[in-house]
Formats: sequence, structure tokens, C-alpha cells
Amino acid sequence: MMVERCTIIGVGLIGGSLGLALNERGLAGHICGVDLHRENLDMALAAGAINEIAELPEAVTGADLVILAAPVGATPPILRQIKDYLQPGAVITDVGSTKQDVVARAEEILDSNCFVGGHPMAGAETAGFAGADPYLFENAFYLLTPTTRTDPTALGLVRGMVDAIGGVVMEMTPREHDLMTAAISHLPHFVAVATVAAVAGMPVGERAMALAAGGFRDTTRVAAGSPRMWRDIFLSNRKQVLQALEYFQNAVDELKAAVYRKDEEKLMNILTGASATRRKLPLRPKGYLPCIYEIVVTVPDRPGIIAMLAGLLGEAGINISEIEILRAREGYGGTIRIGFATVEEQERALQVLRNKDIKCRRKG
Ligand SMILES: NC(=O)C1=CN([C@@H]2O[C@H](COP(=O)(O)OP(=O)(O)OC[C@H]3O[C@@H](n4cnc5c(N)ncnc54)[C@H](O)[C@@H]3O)[C@@H](O)[C@H]2O)C=CC1
Ligand SMILES: O=C(O)C(=O)Cc1ccc(O)cc1
Repeated sequence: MMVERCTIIGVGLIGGSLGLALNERGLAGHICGVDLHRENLDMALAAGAINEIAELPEAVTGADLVILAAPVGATPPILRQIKDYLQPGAVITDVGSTKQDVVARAEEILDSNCFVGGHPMAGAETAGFAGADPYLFENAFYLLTPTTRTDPTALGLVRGMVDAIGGVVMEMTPREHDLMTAAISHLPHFVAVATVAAVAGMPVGERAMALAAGGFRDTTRVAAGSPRMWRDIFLSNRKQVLQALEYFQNAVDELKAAVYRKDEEKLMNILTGASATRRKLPLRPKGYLPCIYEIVVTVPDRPGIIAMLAGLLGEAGINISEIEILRAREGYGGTIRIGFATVEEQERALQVLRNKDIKCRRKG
């Protein structure tokens, strides 16, 4: 057991998943859950993510570990509420998507070195406990943002927790964190929301969206996320988001000018550059897997093809880490990407499939 008593404040998607992950592995003796929504608490208790429903501030009394998993804007008021009820030595961590503002406010409010900023790079656009998953953090990066003030013992406890639930710890400063997440998470969310709003505002918007299959769906998936959570993220990381938008604006202007001027060469340059960069992204379905070795398999469109592939690899003792169907159109066959944890498995998979005359190649 890692801690005797743990309190999770906000048992939605992330808090609920952490509760499940900790309890399933017997890492906490007792988990208290706090939330504003009774429904989330009832579900979390029934699913075993928490052992008791409690209220602030008493819920943190006697806790060795307190996990803040409410939207980032709620974190400072919660910290003020619990501050005087924490036992000496208690470690406080959060899962918020922004870090500079959160960590600075936490250190100031708690006036101690027991706060460890955290951010699991895994999640979904489904809010609430209903989408909670004990395996959400497995193989996903889990960013920790200690400062010069952070107590090494507190950091060690949180690192241990991440490790135990299958996450991959990466440490960085709160500033680095916010610059990077502004680029790869907050800007894409902003663009997804703006794209949906723009299309919805077009005269043909509603009818066109009814047809949306590939592009619109892929580029706007995250826009379905929790409005409250994203409002808080944009405001908390406002400076970095605005800075990322400057870069975006420049990219839009350049692309727009090339279209306007019918500049074929410029268009090809921009599109080729983006295509190459995008194709270099490894397959990362739920979180951000640190390393994966992929192959791409082209198969005819027939029932049972995936079962057949899985069967061949399974019989050869090769473990599939990830699988993604890239294209599957009726009658045209499809392309499937399969990810493995090691180069050896990748190589053996290619051999096994080629022996059966299945078209496949190494990716990357
Ligand atoms: N959704 C995602 O994919 C990810 C979210 N995060 C961060 O994790 C945190 C939680 O997000 P989710 O679990 O996705 O949201 P969620 O909406 O599923 O859960 C948040 C929970 O906090 C509760 N809550 C709100 N204010 C509260 C308060 N004052 N006291 C107690 N409970 C309160 C809500 O009722 C809700 O159940 C956010 O800070 C978000 O930025 C981090 C990584 C991924
Ligand atoms: O839905 C997805 O693909 C996500 O990327 C979810 C997500 C949302 C917020 C975060 O801070 C981290 C991950």
C-alpha cells in the first residue's frame, strides 16, 4: 500500500479514473471522494473508485494524499477551503491541464512545499465519472511540475503513484508545461471550437455537418469536451494560448495568401511540410505513448480480417500494444496500423504476416 488515506476532490473523468486505478491495485487504504454532483459520487462509490463520500473541508482530515481533480479554476478556492484541515506531511497534488498559475497559487495559498503539480496526458472529451477508466493512465505520459520549493519526499510519493498506475513520469517546469500544452492541446482545442462555430454559422452549415465523415469529425472531436473545463484552461493559460494563436494566425495568413494568389508552389510547400510533419506523429490512441513500433497492413475488406490478423500475431506470441483502423470503406479494403512495444515484435510481426502473403510495411 502506498498511502493509508487519500482524498479525491472532483470524482469526474480524471479523479474517478485515478480512484479506480488506485483502489484496483490496492494502493490506498481508504479513499474519500468529494464532488459537487451527487450523481458522480454515487457512481464512484458503486464502482469502487472511492470508499466514502465526504464533504469539504473535513474530507481531508487525516489524509496522506489529497488529489485535486476539479476544473483548474476551482483549485484555488478548494485549497483555501482545505488549508487549515491538512495534517502535517500531507501531500497535495492536482491533475489540472495548466500548471504555472495553478502551482503558483497553490504554493502561495498553502504556504508550504507539499504541493506537487501534475497533469496526466490522457483523457477524453467525455466529462463525468461515467467515462472513468482504471487503465486510462497506462503507458500515458504523466507530467509533473515540481518547483525549487517542492519537497523531494512529496515529489517521490507522487512519482510512485504515477509509476504504480502505469503512467510514464516526465518532469518539467510549470512554464515549459504551459508552453507545450498551449501548442499541442489548448491551440488544437481552440481551433476545433472555432471550426465548429464557423461551420455552424454558414448558411449550408447544418446540412453540410449532417454529411460530415472524415475531416470535420477528426479535426473537431475535442470540441465536444466540457465547456467549464476548457473555459478554465483558456483563462488559466491565457498568455501562452494567445501566444500560440499568434503563430496560428501567421500560418493561417500564409496559407490564405497562397490560396488567394493562386500560388501553386507556395501551396505545395506548405501542404508538403505539414503532411510530412503529421505523418511523423506516432500512433497514440488514448494518451501519449512514449515509444511504439508500428507496422501498416493493407487488407481486403472481408469480415473477420482483424480477427485473422490478431490470431496470426497471437499464435506467434506477439503482443499487440495498439491497433487502429485507418481506412475501411465497404468493398475497397482497408489499412490497419498495429503498434508494438518492441522493435523485435515489430520485426517478427512483419515476418509472420509476409509469410502469409499479407501486404505490410514498417512505419517510420
Ligand atoms: N478531460 C480530460 O481529458 C483531462 C482533464 N484534465 C484536467 O483534469 C481536471 C478534471 O477534468 P475532468 O475529470 O475531465 O472533468 P470532469 O468534469 O469529468 O470532472 C470534474 C469534477 O469536478 C467536480 N467539481 C467541480 N468543482 C468542484 C468543487 N469546487 N469541489 C468539488 N468538486 C468539484 C465536478 O462536479 C466534476 O465531477 C481538470 O482540471 C482538467 O483540466 C487533465 C487531463 C485530461
Ligand atoms: O480527448 C483527447 O484526445 C485529449 O487530448 C484529452 C485531454 C484533454 C485535456 C488535457 O489536459 C489532456 C488530455
